Amino acid sequence: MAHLAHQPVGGAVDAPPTVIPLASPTPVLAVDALCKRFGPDLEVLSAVTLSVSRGESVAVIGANGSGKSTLLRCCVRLIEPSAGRVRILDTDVTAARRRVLRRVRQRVGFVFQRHNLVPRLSVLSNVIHGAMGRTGALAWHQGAASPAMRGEAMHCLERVGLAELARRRADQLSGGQSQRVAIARALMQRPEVVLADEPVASLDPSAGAEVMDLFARLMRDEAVTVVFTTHNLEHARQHAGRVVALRGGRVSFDLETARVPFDALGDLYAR
Ligand SMILES: Nc1ncnc2c1ncn2[C@@H]1O[C@H](COP(=O)(O)OP(=O)(O)OP(=O)(O)O)[C@@H](O)[C@H]1O
Repeated sequence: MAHLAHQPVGGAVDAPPTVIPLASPTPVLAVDALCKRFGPDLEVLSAVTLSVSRGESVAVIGANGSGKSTLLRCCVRLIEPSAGRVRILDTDVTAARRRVLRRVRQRVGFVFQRHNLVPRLSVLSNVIHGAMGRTGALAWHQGAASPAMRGEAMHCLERVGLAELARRRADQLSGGQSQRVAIARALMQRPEVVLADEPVASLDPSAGAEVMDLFARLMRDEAVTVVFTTHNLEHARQHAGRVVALRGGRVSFDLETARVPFDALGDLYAR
């Protein structure tokens, strides 16, 4: 947390300065007592509270079914929360009407583990799609996009090392290539926040590590706030400043990464 050195009033000249903590900055993402029930009997999220500051990278971990994906989806109401509040940037997402919700979603990038791309379109069109929120649907198709837009999309592809595949159809890519294109598309959106749901889960360990490195580096370069879910504790250790663990839909812990007992997380994954 930032601190403000404050000169004592009327104190001894040599007295150490009093340190007054500055109020913490407004969070980019604030989740407050979020609950999600599917039907009367299945409570998937129970009073989840979480706050993410600008530029933070937060990993959400937890066993299968602990509610990680539901949490990310509830944050932007891809799934409607049952109770609680979510605030993203300056918007109360839970109270937002459709138009306001659409506007805030334009500032939030998503990277999912699969089915990220429109299969029959070219790689370049898929990346251009990332800008749709800013430019409107017309610019989506490669043919209708302005030269500036195409140039920006090519630049995003260069950044993920795939410029040479710009014209290839998205359904002709490997899993690793698809995830790189998904990252390029997220960059094209120029998001302030990225929610990534197991962004490399479908990749083999080596490709997964490589794509995760790339993802984390590019997000850092752009100072994007990132929340990602993962089963790979090494990815959490390497790429998150903070780790939030879910167990049975509740926050089990929320710790700076350096304080997470990675070697003793058996309970978190116990059935
Ligand atoms: N649309 C739905 N209807 C009913 N139950 C659902 C729905 N979506 C998710 N669930 C249930 O909610 C629980 C949490 O699912 P969720 O996908 O959020 O978990 P997760 O932690 O992301 O799991 P994983 O690590 O396997 O991806 C699971 O029991 C799941 O079956």
